[in-house]
Amino acid sequence: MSFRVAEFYSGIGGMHFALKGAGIDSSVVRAFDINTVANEVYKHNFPGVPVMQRNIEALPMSMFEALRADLWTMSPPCQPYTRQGLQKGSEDPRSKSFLFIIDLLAKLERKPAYLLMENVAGFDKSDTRPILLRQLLRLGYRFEEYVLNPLQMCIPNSRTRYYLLAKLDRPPSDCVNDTDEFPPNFRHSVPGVNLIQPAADADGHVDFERGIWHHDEVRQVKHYMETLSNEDAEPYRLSPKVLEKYDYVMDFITPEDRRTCCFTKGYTHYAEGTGSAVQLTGVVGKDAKTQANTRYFTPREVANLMGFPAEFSFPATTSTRQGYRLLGNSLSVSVVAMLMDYLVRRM
Ligand SMILES: C[S@@+](CC[C@H](N)C(=O)[O-])C[C@H]1O[C@@H](n2cnc3c(N)ncnc32)[C@H](O)[C@@H]1O
Repeated sequence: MSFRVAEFYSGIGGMHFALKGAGIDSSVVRAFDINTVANEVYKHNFPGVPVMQRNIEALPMSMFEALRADLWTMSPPCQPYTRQGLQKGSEDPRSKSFLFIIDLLAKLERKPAYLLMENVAGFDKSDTRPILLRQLLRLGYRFEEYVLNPLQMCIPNSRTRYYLLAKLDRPPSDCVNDTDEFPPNFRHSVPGVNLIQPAADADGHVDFERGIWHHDEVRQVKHYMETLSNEDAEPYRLSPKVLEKYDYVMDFITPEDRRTCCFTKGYTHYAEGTGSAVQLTGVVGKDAKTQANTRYFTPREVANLMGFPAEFSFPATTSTRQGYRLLGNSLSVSVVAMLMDYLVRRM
């Protein structure tokens, strides 16, 4: 059976690449995003897919009905839920379109059989989560929630994210109350998939960000890197000023290391917490870093670490800065492909 897929908040098509990666016989019938630059990248990679550049909450009901999609993929804006942010959740105007989608699901005559949603890990504590889960139960969806990190698949990149998988295969429930709470119930492993976990701390708590990893199971970063000539590497080198000023807040790794920090949309623009830089030769340490041997990862390398396939590319009109921003907003294609396979074939 060929799946009809609607890709909401499509960005540069991380969900679409994951579908392909999972080998699911499918066609994306429509992609939705308001960002013009992202849409250009999407169309460049998937010229056959109609991309709708509109605010999702302004679209008429008839349009959603006409999709007749079996699977809806969604990675709504994460700013309302990020731990570093104000965490205004459903009060944040940027959560409006997702609340709109949650609401309209009930009105659809032909509901999607499958849903896959991705967000920052902070979503698990947001007030949007119970609204979503109550609606799913009312409509007859069975769901599973995951908090996963690509390191668990031995990919040397940290990106802890919340994932919701839902399947329409149970009777709708009319005994769900607006006040029903959902205690945390997240899984860190997927049935039938061999995922590694960081060692638990003394209290038995597993922490992906600070946890202890069995390092030799994770691949080395060098397998994800390009070989650049001196000239090609030049635009990516850290300036002496940045090296001097931000040395203590930046994360430096070597190609032999087995982790990189999560790449965010501010990578190369803000020093702290936006992603790792790589020191190519020599000893790691403050004085060992020189402009000649320290550089940022290229957008291609960031894409590799996030699981984008070799055929992914940016159009010539996308600047390097825009490329980093778009990748930082995107997702781990490797993790989502694994989840799609599970959702569609086994859940
Ligand atoms: C977290 S990113 C998703 C990125 C995507 N998964 C990818 O692989 O690139 C959220 C996306 O939602 C889009 N967006 C935010 N609010 C929207 C709205 N109301 N209507 C349509 N798109 C919206 C943003 O432009 C952004 O590209």
